[in-house]
Amino acid sequence: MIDSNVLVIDDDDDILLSARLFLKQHFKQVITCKSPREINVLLSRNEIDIILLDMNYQKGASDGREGIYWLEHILSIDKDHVVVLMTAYGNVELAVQAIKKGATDFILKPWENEKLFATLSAASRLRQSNKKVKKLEKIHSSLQKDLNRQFENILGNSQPIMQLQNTLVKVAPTDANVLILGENGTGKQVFAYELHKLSNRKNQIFMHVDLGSLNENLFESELFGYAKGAFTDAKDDKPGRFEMAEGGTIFLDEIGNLSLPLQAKLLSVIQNRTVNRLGESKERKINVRLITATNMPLNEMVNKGTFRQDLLFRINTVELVLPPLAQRGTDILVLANHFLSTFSTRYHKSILNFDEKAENVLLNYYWPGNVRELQHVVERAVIMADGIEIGVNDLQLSPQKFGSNSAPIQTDMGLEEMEKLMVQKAIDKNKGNISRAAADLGLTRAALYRRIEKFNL
Ligand SMILES: Nc1ncnc2c1ncn2[C@@H]1O[C@H](COP(=O)(O)OP(=O)(O)OP(=O)(O)O)[C@@H](O)[C@H]1O
Repeated sequence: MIDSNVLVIDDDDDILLSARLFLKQHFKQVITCKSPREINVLLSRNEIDIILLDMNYQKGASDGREGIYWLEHILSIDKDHVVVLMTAYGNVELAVQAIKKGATDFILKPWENEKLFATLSAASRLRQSNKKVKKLEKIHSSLQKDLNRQFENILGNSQPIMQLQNTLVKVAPTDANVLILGENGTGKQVFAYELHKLSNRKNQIFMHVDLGSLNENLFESELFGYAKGAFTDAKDDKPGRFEMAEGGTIFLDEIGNLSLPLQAKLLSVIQNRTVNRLGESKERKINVRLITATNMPLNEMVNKGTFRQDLLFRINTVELVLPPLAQRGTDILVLANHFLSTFSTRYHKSILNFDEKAENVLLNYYWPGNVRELQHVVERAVIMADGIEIGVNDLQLSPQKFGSNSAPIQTDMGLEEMEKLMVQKAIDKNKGNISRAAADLGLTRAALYRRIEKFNL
């Protein structure tokens, strides 16, 4: 039995009857109809693989023009439909013309059953491979975006980064679920990809899903897939991201943004290791390594009841906490120099380094946007710089963001710069209260105001 559904369209009842009697012995389903006007309804209600179409319908017509018209109509609904035309002996030339217009094959009437069977089983093979190609094309285009991404190697040799690298090496070959925590721009994606690269799944897919960008409606169809007809736009079956990542790693970014109902759905997939496509009851087994990440405080959220504790326990078998950039000491310069060389090449500039003052400023800046902010700052500086060195002015950093507690003042700074940083620190610490900042610094209010003016703070 061939796993294909055949639609036969002919205005002759005898032909329909004999086609049905013969074909139903060999094909999964055979639907017959007398008028091509029913094509739209039949195609929208049934999964049709092959259409066997007569070329003449009006009484006395024999020029086959109707057949060509309906062929074009069917292909305009979906160019991948497989249409086999039935034609009388004298019309072979017309059938050849129909093939040029996209018909798959034709068969002469009256047919021999063996010939009909051979033609339709070849058509069925074509249909199956068309379907396969279509499915693969869909998967391919979904993956293309992720595959084209360029991932950086992890740069930096500060103590926290070295420790994290050690943990990565230990955890990567296991299939343990890993949760990566860290502020925006600290490198969560970079670490997730490194984990994949060090794992036994490295030659399989690394599937990145930004949960923050999926609304309630899209979540299930995107992650778990859907069956044709599951909703209005579901024109075809589509595998979800979990299925597409089969054998590889799935990285669910921004997991802290999931609503409680979606958390429940995700939990059940992680627990059962199966997915149900929307509109389908069949359970599909999945084999993927799970990495999740967020900049949100999941433990606090559990206490507040906005994140499920059972889900947290499932995803955080191993937890990696990425430190803010300001706590990575001279890694800042390692990264800054790396970005400097990348952007100098990109913008065709021959900038060699940061001058000493610029380096001090980089080391003392608060970096609220972490590595991503550093990357942007260096890019802008490369664009703006005139000479072969980047100076403080090229960095264009906001003075408001200097002097966090986490960014120590460098002892090799100029006196004036140090004074400026201390003033800024005191103002920040006292949230702009000048009297208290002045008291902290051992200055009068007037003396502090003079310095604020002098340093343009
Ligand atoms: N240790 C690192 N070495 C090299 N590049 C890094 C490192 N950390 C981060 N980057 C770069 O900084 C940028 C931000 O990193 P990434 O996107 O991984 O951060 P994130 O924590 O996932 O951010 P978000 O929470 O905003 O999604 C990227 O361009 C990345 O390549």
